[in-house]
Amino acid sequence: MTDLPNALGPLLREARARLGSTVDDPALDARLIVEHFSGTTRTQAIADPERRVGAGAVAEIDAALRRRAGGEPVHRILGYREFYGLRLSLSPETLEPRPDTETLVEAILPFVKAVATQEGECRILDLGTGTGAIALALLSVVPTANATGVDLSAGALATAARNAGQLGLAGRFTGLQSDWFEKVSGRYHVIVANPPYISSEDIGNLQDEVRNFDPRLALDGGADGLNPYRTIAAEAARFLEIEGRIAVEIGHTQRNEVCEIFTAAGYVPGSVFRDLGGNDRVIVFERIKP
Ligand SMILES: C[S@@+](CC[C@H](N)C(=O)[O-])C[C@H]1O[C@@H](n2cnc3c(N)ncnc32)[C@H](O)[C@@H]1O
Repeated sequence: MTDLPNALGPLLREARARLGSTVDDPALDARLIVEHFSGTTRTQAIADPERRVGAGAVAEIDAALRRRAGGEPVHRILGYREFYGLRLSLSPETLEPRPDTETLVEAILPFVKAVATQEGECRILDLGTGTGAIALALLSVVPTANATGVDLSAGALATAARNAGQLGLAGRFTGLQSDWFEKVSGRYHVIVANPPYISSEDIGNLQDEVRNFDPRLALDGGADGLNPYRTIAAEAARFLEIEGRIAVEIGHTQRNEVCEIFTAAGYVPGSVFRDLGGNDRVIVFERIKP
């Protein structure tokens, strides 16, 4: 039994009130939960607030609000998150893709488009693909691009494959279970990566919603958070076309260290891109010309 009303407008108000003191943005989370489980839209809530919501949906909304009030991130409850305009399914093995990572898509997109125009294709390697977010966003915009999404987690790859299928991109996306480059073959025009970059000791200081729900494999970058960059920088040359580019997401304080790692491995930083919060977030590298 639930004490939630079953008319859409009052239901939204009550849902918001229930989340009021426990989450950052109760209005948004209440709306996302109510719309998702009732199958209604914002417009319907405004135009027809007396619209009835079925008892089954109200019970699901009730359960979802309890989970949210208990600290579970709203998109984990919904089972999906929007990224670059795409709806991506989540699973326990995948990081929830973040808006900051759209910066990486924007940063490398002009190069992907240019290669696709010039070469008739653009081969992309997405290291640590998770939900497939970065690769699928690029494929959704550039129809002659194709991508291999690498992950150590079989569960993440299953989710990425599902997302590729749901988006009609399965024909151009291949999942590969591999420890970074271990099982990778061939050469790519573009290597993209949003690797785990939190230092092991900082994992405990993350917000509960991150620490308790994003998989540790997606967060932990080793003692100083930089181990994945060292591996990628050291091994990328065998898999990158001579004129290719590497684009990596970074933690907002890691710019200098990551530039040093790639410079020592034979790359030159092209541009550094900031996220919407003004933090350094993405660096694009090319090879030092002989
Ligand atoms: C920060 S998440 C990024 C996920 C996705 N690319 C995104 O931006 O939302 C890092 C990803 O790297 C994967 N990963 C961690 N260690 C790995 C390894 N040694 N080899 C391949 N993938 C790894 C994790 O499973 C996770 O999916």
